Amino acid sequence: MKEPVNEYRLEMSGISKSFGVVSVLKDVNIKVKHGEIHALLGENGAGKSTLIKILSGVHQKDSGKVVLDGAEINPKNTHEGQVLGINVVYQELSLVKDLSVAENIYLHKLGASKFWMNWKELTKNAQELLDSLGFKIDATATVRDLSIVQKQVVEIAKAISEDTKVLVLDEPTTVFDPTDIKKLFNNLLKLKEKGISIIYISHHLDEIFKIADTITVLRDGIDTGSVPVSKTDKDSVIHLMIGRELKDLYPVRDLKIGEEPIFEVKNLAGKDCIVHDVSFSVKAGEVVGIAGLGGSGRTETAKLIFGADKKKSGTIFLEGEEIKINSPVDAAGYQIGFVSEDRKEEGVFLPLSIRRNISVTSFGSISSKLGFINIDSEYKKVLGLIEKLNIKTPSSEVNVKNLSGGNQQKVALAKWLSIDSKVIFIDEPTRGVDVGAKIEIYKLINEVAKKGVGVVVISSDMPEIMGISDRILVMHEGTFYGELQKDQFSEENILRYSIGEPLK
Ligand SMILES: Nc1ncnc2c1ncn2[C@@H]1O[C@H](COP(=O)(O)OP(=O)(O)OP(=O)(O)O)[C@@H](O)[C@H]1O
Repeated sequence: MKEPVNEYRLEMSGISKSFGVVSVLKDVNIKVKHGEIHALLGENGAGKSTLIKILSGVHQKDSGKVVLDGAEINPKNTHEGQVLGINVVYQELSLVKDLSVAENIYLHKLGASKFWMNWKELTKNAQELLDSLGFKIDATATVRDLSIVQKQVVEIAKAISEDTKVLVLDEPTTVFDPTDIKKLFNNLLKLKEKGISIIYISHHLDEIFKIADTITVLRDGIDTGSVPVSKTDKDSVIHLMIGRELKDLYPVRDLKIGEEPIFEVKNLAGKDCIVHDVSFSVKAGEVVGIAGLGGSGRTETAKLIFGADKKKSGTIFLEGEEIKINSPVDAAGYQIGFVSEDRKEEGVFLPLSIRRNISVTSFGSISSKLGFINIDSEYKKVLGLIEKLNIKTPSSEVNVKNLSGGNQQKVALAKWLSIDSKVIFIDEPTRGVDVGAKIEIYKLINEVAKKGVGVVVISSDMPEIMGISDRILVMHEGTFYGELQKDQFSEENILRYSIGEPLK
């Protein structure tokens, strides 16, 4: 790395921003050195994404100054930001599904001149870039056909270019399993060596303490200062983020689990996916975890059961009776719920208010016998959930699209956890959610199980799946490779089964 002229690559000082009457950032200061990995932390809605959107040109600041390599910058849009060397990988994926991987990687860098480009050459470059990142992705594949992990890698590849000065990663690992995270971290270390400054937003403190050099915590739009990772610890950071100590992350599982399975699947196989020979059962009040590496078939299994994807074979039993599920509507009719991992696309109605989103799934419990919505019950229920999950919003009437990413996740979960289900599948329950809200979500899952619901949780977060499950089924190459009882829970055992190895 060449000796830089300025000590800091990036200096943002006195940044303030309001949306209408809501003041989101108040005099925020952050300085990022050359080749530094700088973690930006804070609760859902603290203002992290807004700060990044000001840096990259999506939003305009109300006041303050942004200095890049000694010169003041004021990008008016993301293109101007990119030209200046600021590239952001956002939580929500922004790929064009019907274009190829290579086109997605290079299109935004080329503007409108797509048809004049040497695509053969660019596809070759894209393949080299993807190969150098260590993930197996075909540059000629159509983005629509990629897994969510592969899409995330394409987003990252898109953001890395020769001219990147500041790379911002907003929750980059939420869809990654431990092996993918390792690969990502190796890539970040290489970028760091090249002098690229990285701003890393994450709710996974373990990751921060592994990879970051410096931490800045935002709390309600105010920065609490920056501190080197070597001079702090997780408890202090959590305290800075949420203003209190956290004692028990996971609730005590002292519930009565039913004797007989409430839900059973036999010999399930997918028509168009790798899932085969999947058999398992869930008892009333039981929380069953499904672990496995990305691409092992966890989400596909849930989608097959829920009728969202086509089955090749398989029999499903609910309370001992065989049932036929050919579509999500059939599943809902049997009171089988599914909280998708892709909550932006499948979990919430972005243009509708928080109240409408939550009440749309619980009409039964808030409407009168004649079918009219009881406004009082509706408000009570919705406001109760907003408070319980600490959904940061000025009112229940705010459109979900105006909430921060993590708060949108909370709405999606609140929506499903508030309905009466017999069985519920929850895919990645706390993706993008802050540590304080995680506890509330685990409590909600526990309460749902307490009512006698069979809960199936799919999670890549190993401490989480061990913390909330009664037993864990581990998938490998489309089928369950092994089952772990509570006394066998360990990251090593999950990983061993995930890669198709027996336990030691
Ligand atoms: N376009 C907008 N209009 C109105 N309010 C907005 C808009 N964008 C963001 N906000 C509000 O600004 C606040 C900060 O949101 P931001 O997305 O920056 O939070 P965050 O720290 O990134 O949260 P998360 O961890 O959930 O991603 C939130 O309360 C959000 O509702």
